[in-house]
Amino acid sequence: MIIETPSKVILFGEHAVVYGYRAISMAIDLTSTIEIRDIDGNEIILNLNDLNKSLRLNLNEIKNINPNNFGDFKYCLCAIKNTINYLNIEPKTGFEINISSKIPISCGLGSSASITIGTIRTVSKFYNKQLKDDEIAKLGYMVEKEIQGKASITDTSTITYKGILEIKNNKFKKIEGKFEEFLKSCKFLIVYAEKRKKKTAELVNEVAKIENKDEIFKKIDKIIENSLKTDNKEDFGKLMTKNHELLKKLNISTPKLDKVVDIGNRFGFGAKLTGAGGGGCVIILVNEEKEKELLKELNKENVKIFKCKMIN
Ligand SMILES: Nc1ncnc2c1ncn2[C@@H]1O[C@H](COP(=O)(O)OP(=O)(O)OP(=O)(O)O)[C@@H](O)[C@H]1O
Ligand SMILES: C[C@@](O)(CCO)CC(=O)[O-]
Ligand SMILES: [Mg+2]
Repeated sequence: MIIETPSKVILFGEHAVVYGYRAISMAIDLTSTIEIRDIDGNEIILNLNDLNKSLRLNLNEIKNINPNNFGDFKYCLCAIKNTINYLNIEPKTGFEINISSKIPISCGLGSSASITIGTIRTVSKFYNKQLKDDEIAKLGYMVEKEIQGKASITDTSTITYKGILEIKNNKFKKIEGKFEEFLKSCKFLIVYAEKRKKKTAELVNEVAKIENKDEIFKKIDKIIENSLKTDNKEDFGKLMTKNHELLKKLNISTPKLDKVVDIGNRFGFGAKLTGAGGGGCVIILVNEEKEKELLKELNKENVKIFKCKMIN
């Protein structure tokens, strides 16, 4: 059995959402793929194909394992452990899991959450248990919290429910209707501009020291309010750029991110960094009339470009 799971991008509101303001996140068709098959014997074999790593474990170890002792296997192992315990299963036969992913790692697109949700869906289906999305999202959030110490529901909820979510105070509501239809018509480029030099937690802690952050967050919330009312790509792009200008005041952008945003503004409808910042990705709203020049300019910058659309 093979399960494909999306990733996510934050359209507006990163960092503000940590302080109870809202963020808009969107599931995108940049996916991870997880395959599971039963094998003889009483072992679990985990193959991380992109990282060229494999792990063999005895079935009877999984229920009480400390996943944080297993490096890159931690999210997948924690997802297996929590799913088997939640379903109250005594695993009798071994299985092998293969993980591959098109999602660039540790640059704000939720690769860990995609692996986590994909593993929960795969293992529960392997044991013929049909989990509801609410159960999957909750299990996924508990995995990210156990591995990271703390987490918001943004990544795991967006990847579970797909489409567009408005997140506020660790609750979400799905945005459907006109805005969803408008976003479906939009073409985005995710540009992996540069490796993040700091972890999300460090960047969040640095923003905490910015005196006028609340003023900035209120302006971002106003941008979100306006974005939800528009169905015009030029207006939407300008709002993305305005959000980026405000994120720069939080000192979380970099010269490289700003350079890529500037190209996105000149040859697209708008652009902003997405996620924690400090490196990582920029999202650009494509103006299809100028897409060729946009790609030409971006290719001069030694960046990685992903074409993606919203997935529902
Ligand atoms: N292709 C993959 N194969 C195996 N493990 C992966 C893969 N992609 C992500 N992971 C797991 O997720 C971890 C990266 O999670 P991390 O939260 O740091 O980055 P992210 O989820 O991509 O970014 P963010 O959480 O900021 O959106 C990796 O260390 C690994 O444990
Ligand atoms: C910076 C932040 O808002 C988004 C990170 O992708 C942190 C969070 O919401 O957990
Ligand atoms: Mg993550």
